Amino acid sequence: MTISVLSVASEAYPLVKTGGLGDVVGALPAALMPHDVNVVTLVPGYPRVIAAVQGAAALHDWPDLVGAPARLLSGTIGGHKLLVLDAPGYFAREGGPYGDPSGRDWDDNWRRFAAFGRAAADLASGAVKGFRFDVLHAHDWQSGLAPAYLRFAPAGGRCARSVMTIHNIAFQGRFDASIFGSLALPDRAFAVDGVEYYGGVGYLKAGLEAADAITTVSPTYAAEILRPEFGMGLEGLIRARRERVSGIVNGIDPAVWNPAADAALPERYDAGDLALRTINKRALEKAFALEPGDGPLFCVVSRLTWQKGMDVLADTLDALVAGGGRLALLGSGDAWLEHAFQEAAARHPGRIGVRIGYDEALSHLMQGGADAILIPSRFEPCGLTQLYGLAYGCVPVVARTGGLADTVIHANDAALDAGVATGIQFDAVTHESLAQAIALALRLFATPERWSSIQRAGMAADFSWATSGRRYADLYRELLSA
Ligand SMILES: Nc1ncnc2c1ncn2[C@@H]1O[C@H](COP(=O)(O)OP(=O)(O)O[C@H]2O[C@H](CO)[C@@H](O)[C@H](O)[C@H]2O)[C@@H](O)[C@H]1O
Repeated sequence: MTISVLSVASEAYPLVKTGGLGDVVGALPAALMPHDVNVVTLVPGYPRVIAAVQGAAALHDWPDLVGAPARLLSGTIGGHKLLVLDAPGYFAREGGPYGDPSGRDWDDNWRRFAAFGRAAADLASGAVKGFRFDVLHAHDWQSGLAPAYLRFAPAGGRCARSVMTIHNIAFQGRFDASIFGSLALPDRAFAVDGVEYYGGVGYLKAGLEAADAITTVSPTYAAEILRPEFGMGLEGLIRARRERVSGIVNGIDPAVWNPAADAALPERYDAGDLALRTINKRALEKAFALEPGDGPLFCVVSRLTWQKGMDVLADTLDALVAGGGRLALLGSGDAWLEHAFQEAAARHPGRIGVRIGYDEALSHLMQGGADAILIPSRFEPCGLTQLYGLAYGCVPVVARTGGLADTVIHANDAALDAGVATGIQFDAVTHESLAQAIALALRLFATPERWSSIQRAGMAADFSWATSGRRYADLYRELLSA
């Protein structure tokens, strides 16, 4: 039997992406199709999304969706069906998906994403004519109210099963209790087994409480979030529902991330002709005004935040350069970190190059031209940049946490001798351990056969969606047969 799934998310590549959520949501429809699962994606009608579905007829009207009118449009994304919540009062704004051009969160995010959750629940409960779904799959806090509406106030007759996926538990969508009255949920929903969270309203919490199943994006992270150090206040709830929690590691979309067919690379290559990467390395050096050379070139493609361990990296750059390394860094985030990296670049001209901003094409060139990618995250639910690194022969140097622990095989002597090492892992996210990991990378790089064996082992690893797609499909089937 074909299962129909409504995937509900605030980002979907290539229409809207601020991070890994967009990549995964964009890849899910193709990942699930071989398993007889038909995924329709619902996204908010940000200006770029509306432009992409221009001329589409409205399929449904909500005269008052949590306080403003909205309509439903349809289009396609990557050849798959897309639904768009067109609500100009909420989404027709300059700026990012969550904040104004200066990066400040919109004051009415609670209302914007309540409306989004309400619309998703209407679609999944049969309240919108012409639509039926077996499963509502909500991603992150922006979609967290959808399972709660489905449970406490389904508008249609039928009730789809629901899955809540945690991509980043650090963002929880916490709002003041005073908003509850505007959510049009019954009073009983403001309870510890409902949407109430530490005296306020918690959107991610609401989704985790109401969903029939909870997933996160790697097995190690699924175990980590049972503990206070990683659960960020939600560990009690997750422990209480642990029977329903599973970790399904992300895959990568081969249509977007494949060094043999990547239009963003000056030179395409595969594991059989790694020497061709040098052409990309030269282009990368040029893009970052680095001294050209065959010595080791590290890269970073990241949000510049505490989660990603970027403060520790900033402290380790002098050691990286002293050891003979160079660094190309692309990212944006906390102003003080942006400043720290720019200062490091000024201190080490030609050795450290920094680009503050977001640049999809450049991120491909970095994976295709740098020798190694540094990912010193304090927590990492899955991580995608190490997977891209593996696929591109850009050796990942990662903290041993979450999905990074699950996807990289550390280059200890045994793994090196067996030819299975795919990268370097280190334990505590401290200056010392990161410096040691970088030193190990520099030593391994100095023996070209060792280095290329690590590159090839990574490129041979399978991080396609085949296995993970099946696991989501199995989960949906399990829910429907329960
Ligand atoms: N400045 C820049 N320019 C261009 N591209 C940039 C960029 N900065 C980041 N990116 C891109 O954004 C994505 C980041 O994905 P990650 O999985 O590494 O982290 P993120 O924390 O966003 O995702 C969360 O969700 C994902 C998906 O589940 C989890 O893998 C992860 O652990 C979790 O924190 C990658 O595609 C990366 O290339």
